[in-house]
Amino acid sequence: MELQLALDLVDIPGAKEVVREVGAYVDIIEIGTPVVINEGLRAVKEIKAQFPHLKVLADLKIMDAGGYEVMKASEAGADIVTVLGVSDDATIRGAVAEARKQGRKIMVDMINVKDLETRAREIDALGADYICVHSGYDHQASGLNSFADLAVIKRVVKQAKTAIAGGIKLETLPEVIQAAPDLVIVGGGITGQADKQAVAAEMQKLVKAV
Ligand SMILES: O=C(CO)[C@H](O)[C@H](O)COP(=O)(O)O
Repeated sequence: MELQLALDLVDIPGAKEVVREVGAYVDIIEIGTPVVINEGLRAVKEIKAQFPHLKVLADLKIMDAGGYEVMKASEAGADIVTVLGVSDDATIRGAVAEARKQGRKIMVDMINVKDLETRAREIDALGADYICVHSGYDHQASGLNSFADLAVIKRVVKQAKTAIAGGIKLETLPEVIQAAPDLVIVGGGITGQADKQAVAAEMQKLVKAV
């Protein structure tokens, strides 16, 4: 099982500071959607240049022009790029084809997918590398999480790795781990803590113990 740190509410210098503090305890650094909106793909480029040993995920949440946008994220150094599960099959196909060409990976984010079981099967067949269940900030505000959704994709996905994101904290991590995703994504559960390093180290211990 791998651990991904999501950086959402920082600028580039702030992102570098957090990675310096907790980079040793995580496998993947996510440059979150708000960071890409504020800083552009330069954020991906600078983090990859400074921390080449870490995998970098660009959370572009692509909805159209999958091939082109994956190409741009790859040029910036992203190892993994996100595409939305609600997007057209052609978008996902284009993203997967471009990622294969560039030696990168595609994570499909299932946020707001209504028929999760059917769409997860379809996306698995389209060749996604990761399928991620996700309670976004707006869902979290209504008290929702994706724990039940993880069980659904674990049941139907045969090829892709499974991932979960959205409001995961140290206290809820054991429940997530029990459901056995391949990848756990944590943002505020690390970045919002006073001692980020201690929390990340504890999370790594739990994640690597299985
Ligand atoms: O993609 C995101 C929001 O759309 C976040 O990166 C993801 O939800 C993880 O952050 P947190 O653990 O703070 O919810």
